[in-house]
Amino acid sequence: MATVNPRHAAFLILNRIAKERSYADILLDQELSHGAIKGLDRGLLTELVYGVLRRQGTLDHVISLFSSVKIDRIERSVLILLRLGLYQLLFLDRVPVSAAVNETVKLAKILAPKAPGFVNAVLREADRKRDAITWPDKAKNQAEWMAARHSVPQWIAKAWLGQLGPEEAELLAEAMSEAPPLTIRANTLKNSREQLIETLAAEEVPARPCRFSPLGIQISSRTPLTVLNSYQQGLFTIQDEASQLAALILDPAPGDRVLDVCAAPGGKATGIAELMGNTGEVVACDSNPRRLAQVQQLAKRLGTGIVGAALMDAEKPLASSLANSFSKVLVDAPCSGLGVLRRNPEGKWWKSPDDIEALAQRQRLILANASSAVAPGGVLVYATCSTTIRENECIVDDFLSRHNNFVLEDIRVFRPQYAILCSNQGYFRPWPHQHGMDGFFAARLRRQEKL
Ligand SMILES: C[S@@+](CC[C@H](N)C(=O)[O-])C[C@H]1O[C@@H](n2cnc3c(N)ncnc32)[C@H](O)[C@@H]1O
Repeated sequence: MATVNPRHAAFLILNRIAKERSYADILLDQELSHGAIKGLDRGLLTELVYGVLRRQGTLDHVISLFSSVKIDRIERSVLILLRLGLYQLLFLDRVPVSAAVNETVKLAKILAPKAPGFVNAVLREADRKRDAITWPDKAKNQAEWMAARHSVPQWIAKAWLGQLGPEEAELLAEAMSEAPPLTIRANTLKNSREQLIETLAAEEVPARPCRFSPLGIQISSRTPLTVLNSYQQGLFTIQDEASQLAALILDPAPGDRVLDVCAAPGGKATGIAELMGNTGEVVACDSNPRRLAQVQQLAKRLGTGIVGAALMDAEKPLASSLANSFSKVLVDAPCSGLGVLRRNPEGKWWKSPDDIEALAQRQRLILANASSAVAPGGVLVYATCSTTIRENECIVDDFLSRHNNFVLEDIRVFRPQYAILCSNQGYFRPWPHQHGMDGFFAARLRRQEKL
């Protein structure tokens, strides 16, 4: 039965995420769509679920300081209740301390009947001693400090420290534990960015143009966008600025034949079709039929009729009918998502270095198979929303060492206006803490005419 209590609903969602590795966005959509939770409580529920997942490392550090039981011996439901209560105590100014503690203890009476006293004791102690919370010694072990202070697993902290150095890695970890910006892409088949900003203003949604993407708009309120008329009419889609720029880096033109080998849910495929003025063809493939249906729904709402969805496993050699026949091919590969942890924070608690290795093997295969579809002189863009070198630079280096008919194009030369978003090897490599967009990677490769 649906609960009307947002804290109870947050508990149920966090419990399922921990137990079944479900996704926060899917569970939240389900919970909010049946309408039992109303008004401001809907915002509180979303805040609690994402906030606890984003700050879980910090919350667990504080729990371990004030709990008489070692954290790995605390039963899962009790630990989730403690995280929920502590998140409200430490991060939500608008929730009074008494409500944060009492509401959590009330829930414990229902959900963990042996533990209300323990929950009450840990939360009250954390509140009393909040100014005396201690952290690991940053000078001795910065990864351990980042794990506690900025809620990033140590193996990820170590990777970022190696890539960026201590100051930048800390800023990145901090940015990754914050809520991400809400960014949309104007559908230029139906309106210009300026017209859309005016339409949104009439719908009382404050909006301003993005800095880099000529199609991008940042929304500065937390208004639910999907209920707006402008959304339902397909005047825009929700998409981060980095993903918008990936389509611009592919640079599709009207009349092109484009293959998007990992296309679902269709954000980039529809963006490509919009850039093509809905003239030409976009073949949007994916191996997941459920996600492929989302491509069709999105294309319908946006009116991008040239997008055709097709089921395909790009880890297998592509059908010979696709060979050498596309002027542009996009590989937006399945990846660890370490660049979008602030959007999908549950991911950071499940992933491990072994996953990165397994993903790299798949990415290598997908890129090699997709390259067979590129026509002579055509362009192949390889993209991920991961920060790791293993899933990005290493994949492209390996590809180029085995395919001497492709060359790397420097994105700083091709699109000088994005030069500050690029690495000094000419890859597109924006970072949340520097550029306000998702951590992303894109390489632009060209098939030579003759080889
Ligand atoms: C990063 S997402 C793509 C996002 C999409 N390009 C967009 O902009 O909306 C990666 C996609 O790769 C798909 N995928 C995973 N393995 C695949 C495979 N072997 N062949 C084709 N698609 C695959 C996943 O189902 C997922 O939809």
